[in-house]
Amino acid sequence: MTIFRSFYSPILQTNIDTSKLIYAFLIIIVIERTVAFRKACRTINDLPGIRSPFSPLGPLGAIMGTTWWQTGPDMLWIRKKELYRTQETLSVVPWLYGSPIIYTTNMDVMKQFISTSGLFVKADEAMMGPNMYGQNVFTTEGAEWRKHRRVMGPAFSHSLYRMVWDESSKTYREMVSAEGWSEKKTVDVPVTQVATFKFALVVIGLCAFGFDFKWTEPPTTSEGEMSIQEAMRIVIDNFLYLIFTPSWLRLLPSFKHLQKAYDQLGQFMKNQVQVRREEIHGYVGGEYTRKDMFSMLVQANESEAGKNKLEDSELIGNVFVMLFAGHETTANSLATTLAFLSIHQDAQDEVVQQIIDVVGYERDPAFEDYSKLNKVLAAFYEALRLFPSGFMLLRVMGEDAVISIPNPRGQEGTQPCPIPKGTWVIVDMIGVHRNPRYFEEPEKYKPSRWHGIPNDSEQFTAFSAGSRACIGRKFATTEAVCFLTMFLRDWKVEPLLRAGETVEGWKTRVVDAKVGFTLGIKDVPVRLIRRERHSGT
Ligand code: HEM
Repeated sequence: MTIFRSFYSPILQTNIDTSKLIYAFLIIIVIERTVAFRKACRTINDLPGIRSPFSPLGPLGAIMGTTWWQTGPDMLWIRKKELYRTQETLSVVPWLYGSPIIYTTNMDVMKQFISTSGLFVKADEAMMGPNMYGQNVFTTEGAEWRKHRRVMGPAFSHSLYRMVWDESSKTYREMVSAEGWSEKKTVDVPVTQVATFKFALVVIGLCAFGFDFKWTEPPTTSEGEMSIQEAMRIVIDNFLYLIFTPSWLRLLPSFKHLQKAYDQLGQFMKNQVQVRREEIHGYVGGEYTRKDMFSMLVQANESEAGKNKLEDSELIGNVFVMLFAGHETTANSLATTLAFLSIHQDAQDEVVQQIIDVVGYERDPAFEDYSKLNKVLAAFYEALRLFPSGFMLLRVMGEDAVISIPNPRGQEGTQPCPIPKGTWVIVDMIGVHRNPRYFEEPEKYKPSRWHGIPNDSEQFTAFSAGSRACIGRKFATTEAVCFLTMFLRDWKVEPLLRAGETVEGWKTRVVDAKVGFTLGIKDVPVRLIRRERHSGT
């Protein structure tokens, strides 16, 4: 103690002015931050862009959102018209807290970011949700990813798409009857998403598990337990809480149902692996008849050996990621399509005319009609172009590398840009899809731009491109074409206006984004008017 006093006595005896101390401290912070900021800018070759206090994807950026002084994850939507006026690839460098991020709307740069070269990998932080039940095809890289994709491949077969079509058709009929629309000439739907989210959940549940999920299924079973459909809904709708809530907090009564849903779905999937495996091994003679994704996945895995075989936790991880990746994306895009068609009656008439020409009134549309209903698909694609559900393709640099950035439109050549290991790079899909380099009148809803383009063309990039493109693309388009065909044949869709509101007013109120993990549209209120059944529309 005595030694301590004598050592520090010159300091303790000094009459320190506190305000000067704070002042000096602030100066040190400013200098430190300025040096760090300059260094961060230099690491990305001073690529121009936005300078804001916090990273748009860090917790503070996410909480504060986009304002005049800060950028949040919704900046890609809010500032879509001004962000890329002078350049298609830009940087966001935070000057107070966070690391630089590179954003691009250029397809050549996009191809570099989404390549499977190993230079650009998925960021662990962003994979916590999809990885909730186990590693899977969405979250893995390199040889691991190839292993997952190989086992997943057989599940995405012609018979699955036929099943998607048939289940979508059946679910649409159930919806109309259960919602009491069958006898009505006019139906006001205040929030279209209520229907499309339930529709997509039932269809993916049916096709993933092969169970007879019903539109009217109650949230609890006859034994008073939470139903699997309800557990799926709760987990998918609340995955952000499940990731970020510490396990002790989940014991509190208000979080208990979340934990219960999570455990119940996990246990269910675990049991199902076992059930399917026993079925497959016990199956005698003929072809194994189950065609749902889960069964196909387990079956494909059983024929693998050694290091190519997936663990049970990985099988479960893959089934969950199908629910996760395939539900909200499809549900949002269906609601967006109905919103656009309601305010573009000419486009709606053209789609309906094709439906009548191909299917007529006397029968339900069949899977064989899919390829002939290209105008229905074009209406869906165009809505997805303007509101791409997967609006950010996020990667992290696995190594230091130099990317090649094309010069602005009208100028030949490219510029090299060094990017250090660990930097996040993002393909801004909203920006790509509204980039005038690729789309004439990009802000306009014009389904005709997709007429004559093959259904699975990579010219349409909302499902990404290359070998890591969406494995569920045909699943989603089959479901969408079936749903829209049945829906639009029965109903004329109009915007549901408030008292005194004009269609322009409705557009301003509704055609705007909800930015979350995926990109959706604001609540879509529509009026459905039953169509007269006669030849011609
Ligand atoms: C409108 C609906 C959909 C859209 C817009 C969409 C979009 C996308 C996009 C953009 C990616 C690439 C993500 C990235 O590279 O970071 C992706 C990947 C993926 N999607 Fe979809 N998706 C949709 C529906 C579905 C469905 C229905 C399923 C499953 C049934 C599904 C399963 C997957 C999976 C597993 C991947 C990861 C593929 C891989 O990395 O190999 N998606 N999706």
